[in-house]
Amino acid sequence: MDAIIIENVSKSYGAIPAVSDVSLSIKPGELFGLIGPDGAGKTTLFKILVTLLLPDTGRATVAGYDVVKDYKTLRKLVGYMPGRFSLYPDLSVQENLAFFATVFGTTIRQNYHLIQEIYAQLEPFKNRRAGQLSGGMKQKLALCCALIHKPDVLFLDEPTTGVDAVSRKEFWDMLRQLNERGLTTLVSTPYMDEASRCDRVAFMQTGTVLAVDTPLAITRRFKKRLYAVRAADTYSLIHDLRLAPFTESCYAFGEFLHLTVKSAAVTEEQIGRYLREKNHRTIEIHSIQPGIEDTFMALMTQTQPTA
Ligand SMILES: Nc1ncnc2c1ncn2[C@@H]1O[C@H](COP(=O)(O)OP(=O)(O)OP(=O)(O)O)[C@@H](O)[C@H]1O
Repeated sequence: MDAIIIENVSKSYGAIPAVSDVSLSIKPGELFGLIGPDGAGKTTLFKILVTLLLPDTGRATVAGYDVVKDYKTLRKLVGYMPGRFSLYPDLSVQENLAFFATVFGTTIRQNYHLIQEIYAQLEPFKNRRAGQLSGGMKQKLALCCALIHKPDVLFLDEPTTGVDAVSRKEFWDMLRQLNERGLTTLVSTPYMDEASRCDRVAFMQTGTVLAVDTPLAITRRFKKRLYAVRAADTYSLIHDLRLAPFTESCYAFGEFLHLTVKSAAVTEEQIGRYLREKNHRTIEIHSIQPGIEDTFMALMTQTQPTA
């Protein structure tokens, strides 16, 4: 049986629809990513799954238990790391962890093996107050607190938001290690580049799921020709390319612009000629393979027919 089953779940806040008719299933042992911009409905869906919010319609089960009827049982079986840190800033690292262990009727010693590798990095600071830790350290402690009662399913709501690139990478490495031990994990993120770290991802926007698949299969949905373009003046480059008759979409991507064109017949030479006519200098144009972010951008702007 699937570890998480979501069937036609909807939730509104008054007149604001936050989650609209979402259905998804997550297999045991999957590291599953919910990718979407702010306001997509990720947090609302997480709160429903960890029994903190009732859905208006639809049903969901986690580890075989109904999120409404079986909420008491379920709360013991899930680990939840909310988007905003759930730590007590005035308690030390060790006290925070002991607190979460006690709430779930366990001890640090009993389940230490589950967090050992992560906690080892926190040990030198174990007497420091949680409020005094760096973002990356807080995130590791919050993960330890979500794991200390040996949950069957782990829910991490935007765990890498606001932490530096190195900590983000370390965090995903830790999630992969936990996953290799069989822990089912649902993790949300607004960072599209993190999608490739997941076994499967669902891409969510304005309360609905636009695509669910492996990162590779999602990338393969992108059927258009894609160009990376760069020139001396990026600002007027984006302006001119967006006005070009051949352009379908054009957006900034690191130091290059990513450009899709309306017809496969549009060549690099044509694009180059158009840009030279507009007085651009040091022009570089390459045909490139799409990444997962390109597919997500296309899904978001609905310019890309999907397979
Ligand atoms: N308590 C609330 N009252 C009213 N509207 C809310 C409430 N919580 C969320 N919303 C609205 O519901 C929609 C979905 O919000 P949600 O927090 O679930 O999205 P999210 O993808 O987690 O984004 P974020 O990263 O901004 O939290 C948004 O339009 C948001 O403004």
